[in-house]
Amino acid sequence: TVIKGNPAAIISSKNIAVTQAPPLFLSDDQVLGLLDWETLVPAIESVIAGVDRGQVIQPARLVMRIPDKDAVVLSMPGYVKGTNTSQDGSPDDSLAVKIVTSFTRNKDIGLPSILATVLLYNPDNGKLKVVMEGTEITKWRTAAASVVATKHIFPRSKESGLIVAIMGSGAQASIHAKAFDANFNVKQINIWNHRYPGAQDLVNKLSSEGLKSVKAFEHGQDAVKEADIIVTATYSSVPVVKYEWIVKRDVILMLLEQE
Ligand SMILES: NC(=O)C1=CN([C@@H]2O[C@H](COP(=O)(O)OP(=O)(O)OC[C@H]3O[C@@H](n4cnc5c(N)ncnc54)[C@H](O)[C@@H]3O)[C@@H](O)[C@H]2O)C=CC1
Ligand SMILES: O=C([O-])C1=[NH+]CCC1
Repeated sequence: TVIKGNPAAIISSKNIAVTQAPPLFLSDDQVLGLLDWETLVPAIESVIAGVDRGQVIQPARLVMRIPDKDAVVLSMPGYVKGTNTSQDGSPDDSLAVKIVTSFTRNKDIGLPSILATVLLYNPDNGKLKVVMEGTEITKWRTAAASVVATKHIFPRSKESGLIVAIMGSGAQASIHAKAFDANFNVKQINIWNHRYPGAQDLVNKLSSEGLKSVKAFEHGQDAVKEADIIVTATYSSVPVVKYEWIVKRDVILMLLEQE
């Protein structure tokens, strides 16, 4: 019943009957059902602190390029030594490999550019426990890391009335808007995209999902002018923000990488 009924219990279970069972498969929708900012942000915060404490093994990711397809495949193994003790008394370690594919032409066929799969193993014996689609968790994790960075290194993060500028209108632009709206006291979210209709579409989508004061900008300079927090989330190979556009002198700038 545990296997059928409660994915979260399987993910954390050390119970031998559960871990000897065939791996569980979780779709993106099922993973999405397990995600919320209240759980994810402290989890990411704790793993980042774990890196500092030497509790994380995270080798450089393997990058495989497929130039003919403008594609990249990233392989990312990771091990986190747990700080808590699980119900059966053993430390709550995690062992996983994430594989990300980045196919930038996917937008032409209505698929996300970044797709991911997460393989979760029993950390004591290497037995595969869970295969999960990792596209949603990758999106959320990336935005959660931006939230944690902002919380810890941006002195004004607790202020009210923050203005967030987001450059780009794809998957990361969208999830960053939601993450900052949910985790900070945000007055306005400015969206710029190199194709203006993209910015307008994202504003419409976010507004229909209940975000207030989201505005599309045709010119990047206008979007960042008053911003306290700036996120770049594009595939541009040239900078989309110029230093001289930034008016406030204490802003935080998050650059999502271009592989
Ligand atoms: N989706 C994810 O989970 C993650 C994405 N990233 C990185 O975030 C960045 C954005 O990724 P997604 O939002 O997933 O992609 P996406 O395909 O959903 O959105 C890409 C955005 O970049 C814009 N863009 C494309 N070419 C451009 C150009 N030449 N100049 C200016 N803008 C351009 C598009 O209009 C779109 O707004 C990428 O660098 C990606 O590697 C990083 C970590 C996780
Ligand atoms: O860290 C990550 O998961 C990714 N980095 C670039 C695309 C996905």
